[in-house]
This record gives sequence, structure tokens and C-alpha cells, in this order.
Amino acid sequence: MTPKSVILIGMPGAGKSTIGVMLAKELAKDFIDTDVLIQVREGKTLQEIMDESDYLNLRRIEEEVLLETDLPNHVIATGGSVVYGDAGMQHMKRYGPVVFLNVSLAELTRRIHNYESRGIARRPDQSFQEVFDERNKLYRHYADIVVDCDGRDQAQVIGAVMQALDAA
Ligand SMILES: Nc1ncnc2c1ncn2[C@@H]1O[C@H](COP(=O)(O)OP(=O)(O)O)[C@@H](O)[C@H]1O
Ligand SMILES: O=C(O)C1=C[C@@H](OP(=O)(O)O)[C@@H](O)[C@H](O)C1
Ligand SMILES: [Mg+2]
Repeated sequence: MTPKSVILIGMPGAGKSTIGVMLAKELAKDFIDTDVLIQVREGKTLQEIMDESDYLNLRRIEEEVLLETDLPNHVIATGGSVVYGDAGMQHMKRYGPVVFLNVSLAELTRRIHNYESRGIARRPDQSFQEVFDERNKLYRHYADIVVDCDGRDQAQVIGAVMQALDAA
């Protein structure tokens, strides 16, 4: 049987990248951050891709990169905008459970101070609150497991993810 992967989704600042690499060590799996895959394939930073084109192009590239990548036995930290591409999500779901790291808007606002320059793939007129509301529905739609992260430090979130994976 192909070993299972674990796919982390959630808002920018939810902890996908930092928790993902620690979770991969705990679970003895490989780790990949899809933002890194995109940057290496394009030879540009995400911000450069957005500056040279627009947020829809970044989302399109994100989906293309996912569809061309085989990711068995990995913890996969996705970019926050990955849920806008259904084909990419269905592709990843074949490898294992999707875990939504659920963080409140208040906590995300505490963690993110560079909303305008962070390279969030959003319509330029959209506020952080609007992006949060729009995406929350999508994260819940694709999630097999929802882990509430508010009030938990990184070790506690990892513990909660592992417990939920065991129970699933
Ligand atoms: N449970 C947590 N409690 C407090 N801060 C956290 C937690 N998880 C992650 N962080 C911090 O939030 C910031 C964003 O984390 P990051 O992994 O880059 O998020 P993402 O990849 O989801 O955008 C980092 O500074 C990270 O250290
Ligand atoms: O939410 C977004 O629109 C994005 C989040 C980023 O990843 P993180 O979620 O790891 O910050 C990165 O993929 C890109 O800048 C777009
Ligand atoms: Mg990240």
C-alpha cells in the first residue's frame, strides 16, 4: 500500500509550514512545502510572481504544480490559497487526510503584521476579514479533520493533529 500523506490547509499564519516540518519528523514522513515547489519551478519568489502577473496567475501555477507532483508519504504544507483549485485539492486528497488548522481571525491578526506585502493571493480590494470569511467555507469543505489551534502552542497543535489522525 502507498504510505499515506497528511495535507495541511488553512489561512496564512495558521502554522502550516512551521508545524508541518515538525509533524513530518514526529511521523517519520518526508516534508514538502508547496510554496517552495512553486518557487523552485518558476525560479521566482511568490511575491515576484504576483508582481509580474496577478493573484489569479499564482493560483493557476499553484494548481499546475500540485497536479504534476507525486506526494506519497509526505506531510504537505500547502499555501493558504490552495483551496481555490478543486482539481489540485482532489489530487492531494488521494494521498491522505486533509487537516484544516483552524485559527481565529483575532489570532491570525496578532500573528500577521504584513498583510499588504505578504503575497496573499486575493483580489486587491479584499480585506483580511473578507478573505478569512470566503476561505473558511472552502477549508471546511475540503477538510477531513479540523484542528482548533487557538490557545495551543505549536507542540500542543502537533499533539492534537496526531491524536485526530489516530482517531480517524
Ligand atoms: N500554535 C501557534 N501558536 C503561536 N504561534 C504560532 C503557532 N503556530 C505557528 N505560529 C507562528 O505563526 C507564524 C506563521 O506560521 P507559518 O507556519 O508560516 O504559517 P503558514 O505556513 O500557515 O502561513 C510563525 O511565526 C509561527 O511561528
Ligand atoms: O494565502 C495565500 O493566498 C498565500 C499564502 C502563502 O502561503 P502560506 O499560507 O504558507 O503563508 C503563499 O502560498 C502565497 O503567498 C499565497
Ligand atoms: Mg506556509
